[in-house]
Amino acid sequence: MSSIKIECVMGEKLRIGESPLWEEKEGTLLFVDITGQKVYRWNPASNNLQTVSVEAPVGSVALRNSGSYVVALGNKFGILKWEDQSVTTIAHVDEDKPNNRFNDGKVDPGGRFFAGTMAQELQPAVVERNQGSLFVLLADHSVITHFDKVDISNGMDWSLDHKTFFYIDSLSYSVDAFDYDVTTANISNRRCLYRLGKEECLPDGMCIDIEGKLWIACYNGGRVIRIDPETGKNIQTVKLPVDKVTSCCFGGKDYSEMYVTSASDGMDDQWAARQPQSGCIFKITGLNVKGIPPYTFAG
Ligand SMILES: O=C(O)[C@H](O)[C@@H](O)[C@H](O)[C@H](O)CO
Ligand SMILES: [Zn+2]
Repeated sequence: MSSIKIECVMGEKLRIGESPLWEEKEGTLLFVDITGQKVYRWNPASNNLQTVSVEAPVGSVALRNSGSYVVALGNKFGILKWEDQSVTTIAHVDEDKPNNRFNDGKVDPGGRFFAGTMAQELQPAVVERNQGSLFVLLADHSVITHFDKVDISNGMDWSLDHKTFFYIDSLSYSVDAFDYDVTTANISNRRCLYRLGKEECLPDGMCIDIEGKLWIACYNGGRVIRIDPETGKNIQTVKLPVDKVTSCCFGGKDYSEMYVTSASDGMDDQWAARQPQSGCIFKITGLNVKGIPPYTFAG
């Protein structure tokens, strides 16, 4: 018998919840509302919710050092200092593409911040194609461009041995893998690991678990799925009470709980009435697998 439990845990309804991340030291879940232009810090134990409003759509946030974070904001990389609610720009990208913005991002095992861009959506998942790129912010604040011609740059993570980089360009409906060199951040040998089925819809955010399996949030697919990168097979599906599932991470005690973000943008009144929890953060317990702590930006 399955003991999986899914609860909507955070009262606030987000427009596009994304980039969930467990900050162990604080016992808090960090996340963003992309179009709501806010970064959140929520403590599940006390239910204390803190927010910082930012001046542009914020695609992702990652750990830096105590009280400060790296953010992918508009078309800039910035350092967010929570205490004074300030963001200092450290690098620009896509300056020739004023309609672009950052989307998902994550720190690699070498302490670099990876984040990709996309054209601003006309409506959810409708974008001018091929406008995005995948960038890497190094500790010295210089930026590498890994590749361009991305539609919607989304989830990423690294294998437990750091030798593989997993990546999602949502409109390809595919979860891809690259060989990864953690000493140089080089990627090579791109291949498709898993192609989403019709009901799974669009792959969005992703995270790896302690067994090296990938969890993919299925946007408009109302579920997270667990993929075995060795076999390229779906080994588990967990359905949620909302369609617009955007990302997932492990957190809580020993990283034994999964937190899932969702979106409410782009739903008509009927759809929204049918799924009133759209935009909530969900906690899934009873998965019987743990995650790993997020890496910290070295710069
Ligand atoms: O959260 C994101 O990654 C995008 O910014 C969203 O708008 C959607 O998830 C996307 O349209 C589905 O791929
Ligand atoms: Zn996303």
